[in-house]
Amino acid sequence: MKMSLRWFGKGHDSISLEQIRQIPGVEGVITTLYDQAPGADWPLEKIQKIKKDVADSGLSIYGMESVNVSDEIKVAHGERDKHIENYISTLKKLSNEGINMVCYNFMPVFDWTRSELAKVRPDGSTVLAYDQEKVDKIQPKEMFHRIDGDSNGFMMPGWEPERMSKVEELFALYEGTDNEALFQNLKYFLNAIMPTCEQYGVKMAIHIDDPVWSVFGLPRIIKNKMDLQRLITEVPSPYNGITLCTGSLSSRPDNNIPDIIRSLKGRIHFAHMRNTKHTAPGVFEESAHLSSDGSLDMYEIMKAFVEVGFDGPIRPDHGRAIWGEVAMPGYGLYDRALGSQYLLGLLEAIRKG
Ligand SMILES: O=C(O)[C@@H](O)[C@@H](O)[C@H](O)[C@H](O)CO
Ligand SMILES: [Fe+2]
Repeated sequence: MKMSLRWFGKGHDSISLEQIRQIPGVEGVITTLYDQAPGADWPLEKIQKIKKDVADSGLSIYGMESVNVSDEIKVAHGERDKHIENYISTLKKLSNEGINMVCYNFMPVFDWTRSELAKVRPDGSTVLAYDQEKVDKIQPKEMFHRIDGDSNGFMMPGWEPERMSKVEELFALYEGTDNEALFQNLKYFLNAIMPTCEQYGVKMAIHIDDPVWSVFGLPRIIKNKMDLQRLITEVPSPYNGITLCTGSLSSRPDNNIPDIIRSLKGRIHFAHMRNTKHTAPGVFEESAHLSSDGSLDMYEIMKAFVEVGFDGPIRPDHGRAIWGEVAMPGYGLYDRALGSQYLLGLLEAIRKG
């Protein structure tokens, strides 16, 4: 397992590579070209530039999160094959630069949804939170303005203003795409890119839907053990794998995460470790990574990763905002650095135990 931190690139992140370099045990980052629209063919010079920036600071790139899949691919729009061609071209360039793990998601319109980005906890820290009743009361467009207005001036991943200015059109695009159609479109995409992934050694890692139920009536297909089993069975190439995101899976407490990890042996290519605290069905908030601070048993989860021999990149997912840090919600330095040390501690104890 290779501990890493997500870094959004110079000019997009409040955190520097020099700071990441000083976190013990973190030798790599997960990054992206934040300015590339879904469907674009990533320019080689930009890939080489970010690779150099990261290498100059003494770190490596462990993978890209994300190479976003366009809504045109997700709904089988006329442009889909062109976008897939661009995606394949991007994968080849990444592989030629030594970048062999790509995280993506197949959620319609919104990458993830929260009702609050800065819920205050009793200790004064703030976290991202979700309350279905609050989400039910707002329109998708309003949701975007809220997220954008609460993000401390940072652009939130998956909520790019260019796309979100077209929220109504995006919703219209999904009319007629139900869960089964969305799944078939995912399969079409994967079958089209798998030969390249196999030839170039690029592992694809789909992120769990967040939260794991339909939001605003949109389809949702990567929610639980059954969905994941179907995905890895119907596209059996080992390069078709999963980003096992504990926080996203935990939005439903009946997702048994250690069991899901064991059922995906060999097919998990990337791990997101995050803890959440459940208060009621459809209501949760993010917590510190420590088991006792949330509802998940992080020790059991880490043990399952070790048991299945997971050796890919792992990162602390969202952290709390603490110690007065102003950063992109969920992506400050302090709490994620604390989380990485806790996770490395669990790992050392499990390995030696
Ligand atoms: O919630 C987050 O910040 C991430 O886990 C997602 O944005 C994730 O990067 C994407 O869903 C993957 O494409
Ligand atoms: Fe995640």
